[in-house]
Amino acid sequence: MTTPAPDSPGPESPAPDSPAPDVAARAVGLSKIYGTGDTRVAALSEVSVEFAKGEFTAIMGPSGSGKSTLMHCLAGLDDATEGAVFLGDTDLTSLSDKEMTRLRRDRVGFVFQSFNLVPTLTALENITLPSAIAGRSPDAEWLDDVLSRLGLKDRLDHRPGELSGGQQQRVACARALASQPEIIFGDEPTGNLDSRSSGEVLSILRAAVDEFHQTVVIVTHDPRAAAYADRVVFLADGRTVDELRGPTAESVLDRMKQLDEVAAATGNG
Ligand SMILES: Nc1ncnc2c1ncn2[C@@H]1O[C@H](COP(=O)(O)OP(=O)(O)OP(=O)(O)O)[C@@H](O)[C@H]1O
Repeated sequence: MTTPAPDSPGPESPAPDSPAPDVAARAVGLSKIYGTGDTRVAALSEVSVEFAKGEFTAIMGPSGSGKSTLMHCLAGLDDATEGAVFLGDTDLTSLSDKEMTRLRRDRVGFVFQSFNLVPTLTALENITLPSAIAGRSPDAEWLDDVLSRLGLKDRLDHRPGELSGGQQQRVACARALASQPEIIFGDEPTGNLDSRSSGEVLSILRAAVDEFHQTVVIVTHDPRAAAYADRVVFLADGRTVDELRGPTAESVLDRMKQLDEVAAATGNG
């Protein structure tokens, strides 16, 4: 075995500003402060975390721990107070508003709890809208597969107001998946859904990772939803405090209890 020269970093120690090729997104020393003086809230405190390509990660933590803030910063929907966010090798802090808009459109898919569908468009028009804006059409075979798996094929001509909450969320999910973006962010994507619709949404996100090597990051409060992920990252008080690989609903629940006990013992609960 050859020992690398002391000044050659080697593949396992990349320079801090050049992400490994298998990293889809990462936060480096990310802090987000809301307000000032008495109303100052540190929503994130020096969070550094990486999300590997082709992995499904769930972000969990108590209410107010910074999950949505972290996700919004990672997705380029919110600016951090300090630190950097990279999508692949693109430093989001270096982008102009126009470049950021293009990056969100071309490289990122979003599934939010509040659906964000356009009420005047049909389900199919909503699903293909981001691709249409980008001047592309989704891969027909992939789109067909997504629509079948999500049980949407007989609802494509309906407007959001004519669909149930579960169906609307499945439309939002199909919209995020249609253009096969580099990374899909979901902020409580199953938050408003019954267990059947939740299962459908989570299964398709899982399939996007397993079959199409996409990267998925979701925020969830639900240990059963987190169990679909490869990895769970736990936040508390704006910091990453723990992580779990190969989670099951039981192991996630156990870890959440342990973290609650630590928080209670240290007066942070
Ligand atoms: N726009 C804002 N202005 C001021 N404070 C904010 C704002 N958005 C979030 N916060 C605060 O930042 C902290 C983190 O909020 P965030 O929504 O990221 O937490 P969360 O873990 O996603 O919570 P939940 O699980 O309840 O959705 C909270 O204390 C919250 O009150």
